[in-house]
Amino acid sequence: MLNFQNITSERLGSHALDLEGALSDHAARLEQAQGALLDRFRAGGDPYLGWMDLPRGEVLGDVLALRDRLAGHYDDLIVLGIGGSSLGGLTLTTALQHPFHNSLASRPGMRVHFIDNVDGDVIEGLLEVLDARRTLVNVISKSGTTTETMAAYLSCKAWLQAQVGEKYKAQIIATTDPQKGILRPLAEREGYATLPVPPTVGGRFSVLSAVGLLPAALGGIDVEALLRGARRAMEHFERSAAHNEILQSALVQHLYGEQGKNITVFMPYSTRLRFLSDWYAQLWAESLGKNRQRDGGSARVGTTPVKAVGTTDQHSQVQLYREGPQDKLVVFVKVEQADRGALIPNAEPDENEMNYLGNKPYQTLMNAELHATAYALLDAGQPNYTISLPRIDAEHLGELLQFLMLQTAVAGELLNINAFDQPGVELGKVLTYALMGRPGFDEQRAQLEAEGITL
Ligand SMILES: O=P(O)(O)OC[C@H]1O[C@](O)(CO)[C@@H](O)[C@@H]1O
Repeated sequence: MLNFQNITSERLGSHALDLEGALSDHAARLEQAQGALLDRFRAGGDPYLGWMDLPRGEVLGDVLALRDRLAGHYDDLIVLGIGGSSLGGLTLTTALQHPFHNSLASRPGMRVHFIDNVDGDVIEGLLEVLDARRTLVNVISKSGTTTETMAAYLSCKAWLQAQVGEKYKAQIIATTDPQKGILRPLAEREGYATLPVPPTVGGRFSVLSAVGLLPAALGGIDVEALLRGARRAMEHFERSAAHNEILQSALVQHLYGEQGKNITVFMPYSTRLRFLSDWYAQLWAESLGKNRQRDGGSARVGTTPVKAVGTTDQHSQVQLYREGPQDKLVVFVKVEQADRGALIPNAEPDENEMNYLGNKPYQTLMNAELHATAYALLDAGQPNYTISLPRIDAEHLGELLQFLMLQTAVAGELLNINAFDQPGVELGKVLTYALMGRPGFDEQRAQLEAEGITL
């Protein structure tokens, strides 16, 4: 099980939250938030809570069947998607494949490449180095319309067509809404294999749907273990507040937000977990940055997520965290045990200054740095807490992802907002269509032109 530590100490107490006191003051509110989510989920038919059901693995059979049919025939998988349609898979493959998987001579799964931007140099550059006969493309878009993803799809399809002719149809898999959008009918017309994104699962909550599971499975990851871990988080979420670390950590986040800690720094101490920070930043920002309350009131809420990775960002951002504005809550992720248990070698006799490192596990140094930074920040009035995971494997990562999604959902309840929509991103999308000349957006185009905004 994951372990959540709200770091407190007698001496630093003024900057740390008294969790027990806070829990007794807010238990009713927390249990109401928990009850609201569980009741809506159990009643079924909620338009947003499909992600709570994903750990049951309804789509697992289809994902594994596709993997078994394709494995061995292809070396590379290109994933086309953006935001929630990319970051989950990227997090899983970066954390769970060999750290240099793509350079291995013999690999347990495909090399997975993520195209999540409209950077033509990167797209063309990737296609230049891959063998089209041995490459699959998984185009992922819940809405089935996202501009960035559609542009990359057009490039990959044209490339495959040019290189392998009609066989391209067997090399594209579309993951999208069962009905909505342009990708679904297009995929059916072309005869691509398809997988669903359930309409009740938002992009940033979709990592354990086919969106994340297929790239992970093709990359050789144990996706059943991922779901097993996520089910453990779901079981944990049923506990009372006094024994429920998801509720407790959501409360800590919420109370510090109320105290003006407007920035949430998310900082796993692990290179393998570096994209977890990106995934979390979208989850937190799109879910909680809102200006409409559930009861119809308006108030701008949400704390700004900052992506960081330890120890690297100790040497880049920690100066600001210690001496800059006291407006941050730092969330550390600690890994108890490294897979390889690598040791730092002993120093040579003339390297006395480094003797203190000799024969110690790298993970010991990593965690010493985490503890030292946590203490140094608290000492400077910057509160923080740590989520520990025993090791980075599929089961614990699945548990951590579901833990963070549940925590975010509870945070949304405490803020009295809808954590599952993202109306704030729409205008930018519409105006891009207008600038790019998409039919039906002439009015917006004229509006932009009147403001002097043209291409
Ligand atoms: O999966 P889609 O529909 O292509 O959307 C990609 C991303 O774009 C957003 O809608 C916001 O721009 C995200 O919520 C989503 O994860």
